[in-house]
Amino acid sequence: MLDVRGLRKIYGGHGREVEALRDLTFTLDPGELVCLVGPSGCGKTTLLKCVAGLLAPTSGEVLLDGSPVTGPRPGMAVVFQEYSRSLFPWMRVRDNVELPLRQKKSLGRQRRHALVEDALEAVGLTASAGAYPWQLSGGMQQRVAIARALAYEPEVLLMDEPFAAVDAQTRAGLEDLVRKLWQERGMTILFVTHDIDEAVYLGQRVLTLSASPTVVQDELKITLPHERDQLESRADARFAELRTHVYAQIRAAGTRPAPTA
Ligand SMILES: Nc1ncnc2c1ncn2[C@@H]1O[C@H](COP(=O)(O)OP(=O)(O)OP(=O)(O)O)[C@@H](O)[C@H]1O
Repeated sequence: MLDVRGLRKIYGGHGREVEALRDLTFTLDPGELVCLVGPSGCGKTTLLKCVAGLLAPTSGEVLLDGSPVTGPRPGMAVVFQEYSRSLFPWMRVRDNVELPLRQKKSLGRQRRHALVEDALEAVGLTASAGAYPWQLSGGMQQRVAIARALAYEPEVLLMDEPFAAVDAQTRAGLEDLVRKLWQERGMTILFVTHDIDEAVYLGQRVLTLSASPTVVQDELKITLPHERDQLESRADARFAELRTHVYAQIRAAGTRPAPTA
């Protein structure tokens, strides 16, 4: 479904070069939920922007269903970390969710409205459709951003540390919401986080990135039962083993020799 091959990104300009991504190769099968975890500044956002077609890589390529991604694609939607900057404050919730659907010229007004209602219901925000984003809590605003991505009916959903700015309890609820929507809708999800526990709890697989300049340091299959529960799964002895493994990988990655490029 998603094929990332030899992705490299060097930022240039102003007499300063930063090699954010060195050489990233991985694939996602259709319907997989894969988490990508890595230390702060290792290039997670850069990677997601390249995958989404929002940023051109220096070399390497991203393939969606076998064809190269060279710009934003209708099959993909992104949920960013900063919900307060991704929603338009002057638009009501339902209009925020509907906005990207207006790009899909083939959709009639009625179908657009049905998709919006359906997405808001899926995230439990039907009652807030007429509110403005600034009238909602942070967790609710992030649910609006998720609803907007869902309404777009993506095959691939890219999520960039979407819950980093909400409290722990809200975060747990949103994590369960992502798993529920993933199971119901069969989307392929690439979920980026710097939180090891979140990656292990959510994913079927966890890819660990090294410190910058970044390579894929490790790939781990999450062997927890398919049905996850915030209390039970996290108390499972396997959960502790898996998180320890990822933590050790991140620590090992951080001590790699400095790059020469
Ligand atoms: N537009 C840019 N121009 C120059 N350098 C950039 C640019 N964007 C990011 N970088 C650099 O690329 C590297 C990776 O940044 P990126 O934001 O992708 O990391 P991240 O893993 O998402 O970070 P965090 O976890 O802190 O959000 C950093 O060294 C950063 O300074």
